[in-house]
Amino acid sequence: MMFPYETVALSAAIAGAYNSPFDAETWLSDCTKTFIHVLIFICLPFAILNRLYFYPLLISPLRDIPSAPQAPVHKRLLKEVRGLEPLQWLTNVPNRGLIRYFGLLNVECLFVTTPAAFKEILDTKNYRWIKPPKSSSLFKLIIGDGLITLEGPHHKEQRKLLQSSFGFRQIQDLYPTFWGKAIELLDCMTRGIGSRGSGDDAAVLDIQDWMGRAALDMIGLAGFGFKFDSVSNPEGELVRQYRRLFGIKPAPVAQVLAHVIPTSLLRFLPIQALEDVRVSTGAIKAYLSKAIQEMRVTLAKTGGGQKPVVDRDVLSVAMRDAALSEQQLIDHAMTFLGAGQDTTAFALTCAVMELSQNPELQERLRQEIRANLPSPASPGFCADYPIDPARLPWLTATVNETLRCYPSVDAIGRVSLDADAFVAGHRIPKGSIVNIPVGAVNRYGEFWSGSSFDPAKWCPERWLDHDDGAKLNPTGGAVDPWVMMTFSRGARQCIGERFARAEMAVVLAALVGRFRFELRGASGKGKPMEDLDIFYGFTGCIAGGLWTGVEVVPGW
Ligand code: HEM
Repeated sequence: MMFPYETVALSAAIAGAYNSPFDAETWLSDCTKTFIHVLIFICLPFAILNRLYFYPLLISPLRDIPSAPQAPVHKRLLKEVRGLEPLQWLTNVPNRGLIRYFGLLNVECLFVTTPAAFKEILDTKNYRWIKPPKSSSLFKLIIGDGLITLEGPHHKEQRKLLQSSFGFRQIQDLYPTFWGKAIELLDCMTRGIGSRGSGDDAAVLDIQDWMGRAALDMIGLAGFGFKFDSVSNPEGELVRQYRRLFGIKPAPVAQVLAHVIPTSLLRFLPIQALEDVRVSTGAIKAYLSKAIQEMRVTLAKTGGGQKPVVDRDVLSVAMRDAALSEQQLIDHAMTFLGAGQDTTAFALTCAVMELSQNPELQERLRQEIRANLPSPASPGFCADYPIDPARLPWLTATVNETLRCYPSVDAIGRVSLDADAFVAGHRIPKGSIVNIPVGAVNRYGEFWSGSSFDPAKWCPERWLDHDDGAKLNPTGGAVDPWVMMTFSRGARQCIGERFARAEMAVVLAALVGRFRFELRGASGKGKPMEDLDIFYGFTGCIAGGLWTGVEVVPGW
C-alpha cells in the first residue's frame, strides 16, 4: 500500500491553518508546529506531483489500458467527466472493454464499455462491487441508510422487504394519486397562463420548475403518503426546506473539499452549505417522523392485514407486510425523496424540451392522447385510469426515448472489494473506480444498430414498428437489453422504475393533451438552443430552467 502522502499533508495543512489564528494561546507545541510545517512542505508538493504525474505515468497498474484523449491536466483538474463527453471516447478510442481516464483532481478512473462487463459488475459479482465510498458517505449525510447507500446483506434484506411495494399491481394502485396531482398541475398552470393568447402572445413558463414541484408532490404522496403541496403552494415551509436541501449546488471549491476531506470531519466544518444541510435534513426528518407515527396509528386501526382504500403509498404497503423500525422508515422515505424527485422531474423536463422543438410529433401525440383518454376535466373522468402502453404507443415511445437520450443519472460508479477483481480480462486494483457511462452507452451507435434511426438523436419512432405507430417495438434497436442503462440493471436496478414510468406517462399525457409547447431558446431569453446547458450534479438539470411558450389547446 502506498504511503498516504495526500491525507497526511492535507491533515497537516488543516491543522496548520487552524493553529495560526490562535498563536497567542498556542494549542500545539512549537515542536509539533515544526513537524506540521515539515509535513506540509515535503509531503504536499510530493503528493501533488505524485497525483498528477508520477503515479499515472510511471506506477499505475492500469497504465496499459487505452486512455481517453483528455485536455492537459491544468485545464481539467477541477472538472468531473460528465454527460456525453465519453461518447466520443467510446466511438474513437479502440479498446477491449475498458478506457482509462482522469476525473476530478486527476483521480484515475475507468470507463467500462461492453455489456458483458456491465453484467459482470452489476449482476454476476454484484455484492463484490460497492458504490464509491466517498459519494456514498456524502449521500448518507443527507438521506441516511436507505437502499441507495446500504451494501451487502443489509441491502439485500431491505431490498427484499421493499421490492413487492413497487410491483406491477401496487403501481397500478397509484394511478389515482398520479392523476389527481396531474389534474391539479393542469389547473394551476392554466391559472398561471391566465388570459394570455397564442404564438408570440403565449405565456412563457419555466417547465423545469413546474416538473420539479409536480414530482415532489407525487413522490411525497405516492411514496410515503406525505403532502408537500408544492404545485399549489411553492412557498410552503416544508417545500422551502426541501429545496434548500436538495437544491444545493456546491461551488467547485466545495466539491473539491468534499472530495478530499473525510466525510466524518466534513460535518463539523463551519460551512454555510453544510449548516443548511443539517437544518433542512433535521426539519424534514422531524415532519417525516410525525407522519410515520400517524401512518402506524392508521394502520393499527385498519387491522394491518387488510388493504385500506387510502394509504396505497409505497411505504404504507411495505409497513403492512414488514416490520420496519421508525428509523428505517425515515431513511427509506428520505431515499425515495433523494432518488425519485429530481430524476423524474429531469426526465419530464427533457420530454417537454424535445416535444416543444418537434411541433409535428407533439401534435401527433396530442391526437393519440385525446383519442384514447377522456379529458381529466370531463365529469366522467375516472382517476383509476391506468395508462395502457399498447393503446398509447406514441406516448410510451416518447417516454422510452426521453429516458434513453436523457438519463437522469449519467454514470453508475463502483469500486471492487476484492484485491483480485477482473473486468474485461484486466485485473483491477482494490479501490479503483470503474464507471458505466450511461449517457454514452445509451447513444452509442454500435449498441443501437438494430434500428435505422440515428442513435445520437432523440427519435421516438425507433420504439415503433410501423410509421403509423400501430405497434410498440420492445427494444428500440438495442442489440442487448444491457445497453439501455438509464435505470441500471441487476440486483441494484432502480426499484422505482415502474413508479417513474407511470408518473411520467400520466404527467405527459395530461400536459400534451391540454397544452401546446413552443421552445423560446435557451433559458427563455431567445439564446440559441446550442447554449442550452444541461449539467450533472446528483442528477441532470438545465441551467436557468426550461422556458417554453405554453398555450391551452381547446377541446380536451
Ligand atoms: C426517471 C427517473 C429515475 C431514474 C432515471 C432513476 C435511475 C436510477 C439508477 C441509475 C439507479 C442505480 C444507481 C446505482 O446503482 O448506482 C437507481 C437506484 C434507485 N432508485 Fe431510481 N431512478 C428514477 C426514479 C426513481 C424513483 C421514482 C424512485 C422511488 C420511488 C427511485 C428509487 C431508487 C432507489 C431506492 C434506488 C436504489 C436501489 C438499490 O440500490 O437497490 N428511483 N435509480
